Amino acid sequence: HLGISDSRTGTNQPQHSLSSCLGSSLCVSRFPHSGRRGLGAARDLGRGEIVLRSVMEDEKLCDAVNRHSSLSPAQTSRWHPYLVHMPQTYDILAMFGEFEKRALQVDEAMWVTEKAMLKAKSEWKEAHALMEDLMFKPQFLTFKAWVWAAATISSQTMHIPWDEAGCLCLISSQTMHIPWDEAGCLCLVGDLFNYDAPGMEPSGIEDLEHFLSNSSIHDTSLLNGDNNIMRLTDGWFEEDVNAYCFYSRAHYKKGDQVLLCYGIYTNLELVEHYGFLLQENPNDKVFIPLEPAVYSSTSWSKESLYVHHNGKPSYALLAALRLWATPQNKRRSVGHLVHSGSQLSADNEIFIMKWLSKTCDAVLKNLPTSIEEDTLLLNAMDNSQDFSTFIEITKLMSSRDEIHTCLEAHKMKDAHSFNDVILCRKARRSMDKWKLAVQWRLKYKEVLFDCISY
Ligand SMILES: C[S@@+](CC[C@H](N)C(=O)[O-])C[C@H]1O[C@@H](n2cnc3c(N)ncnc32)[C@H](O)[C@@H]1O
Repeated sequence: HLGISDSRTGTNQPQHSLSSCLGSSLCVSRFPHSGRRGLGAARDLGRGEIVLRSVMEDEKLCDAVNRHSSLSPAQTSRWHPYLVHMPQTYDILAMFGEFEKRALQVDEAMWVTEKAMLKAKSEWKEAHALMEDLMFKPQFLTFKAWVWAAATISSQTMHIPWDEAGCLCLISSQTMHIPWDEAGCLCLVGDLFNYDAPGMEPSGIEDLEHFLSNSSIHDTSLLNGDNNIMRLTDGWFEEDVNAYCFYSRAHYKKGDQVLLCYGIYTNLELVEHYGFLLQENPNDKVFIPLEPAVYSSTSWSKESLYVHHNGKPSYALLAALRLWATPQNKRRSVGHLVHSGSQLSADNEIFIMKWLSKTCDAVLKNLPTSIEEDTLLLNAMDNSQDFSTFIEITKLMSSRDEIHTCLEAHKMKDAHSFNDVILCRKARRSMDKWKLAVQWRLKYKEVLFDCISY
């Protein structure tokens, strides 16, 4: 059982079955539209109920394994059965090729991808000598193996908020006795929870805007006005029971997928760290190009000047624009109004709304494809059984240049090559990342479109 239990009782050992640590509150199931493999409710669950406990040490297992030292690590490793069930591939940004990077179309997103790719390369090079010293087998020394391991850490490990200091600390995956480290902790069964964004009230989001624009994306706990901890995640390490505990974030009916909030992420950050995005992400943000004078006229941070997922300009963006549209000699006298979120005058408001609308429109017109074209392309991707059907469906579409580039980039000149099994798998993997890039850019465009409507 490796010390894992979804039982309601407080003990560390599962009560309900000798062969499984699940079945009392949770069960492994498939949810095709949100993460495929995930955890479902094995019974009706109430909000705030503990649903899983993962004890950090299992002395009994260690003692038992040590008594059979002649067995090989693959036979006895407590991790072996777990590791063989790890995802074999990930679609995180660092794994994007040049083609998928360009498919994102937006400079900011391409730049984030480039940075992720370069970071992975340089970290791999830095760790190479150590991996050789550890006598890794050649297949584990490759860049591909490194990126797989890095993606596993990025998307599967649990991060631990450190209550008292209000800052974040992380637990080591290697030993429970040394202080927290930033790799996070692989947590059996707990890492089967798929993600749900924190369901905060819109006003709550605005209150948090300023705080979050100045904090790291992994900050998952913060102090509210009464110095009580407000948690943005549903799982954390509890020292008194030496276990990572997961709590139900909502009321779930038997059979529903039980989701976990890993923190606050924009869609680009979700793709960067986890390789997926949400169709409805209340924390998504779109940054639009602003005149240098907008930044210099306010004290708001650059990161706080964005458009929300629903097309609404952020509190800080509205305030900054209102101030920027005010003659310089009048700015001082309206500062308090601007900071309290008030409109300054009808003229000022009309001016900034027109400016916003014009700017969003210009960004949309400058992108290589439109909302309609991206929608058609995604539909074709969803409705094609294989790549040759996809090429057939898209023959008359305006996206055919992009499709041609995709074929060239992956050295797959003609559709017949897709009959080859290996190429087929390669094409499918590339298609998954391409689809993610198109989904991301479409969401980005829809936010700008909604901003114009707003
Ligand atoms: C901690 S694992 C969750 C379990 C995972 N589904 C599995 O089978 O191993 C995180 C990964 O699950 C997928 N995932 C999680 N939440 C998702 C969601 N809401 N929609 C789509 N994929 C999701 C992503 O691939 C992510 O990297």
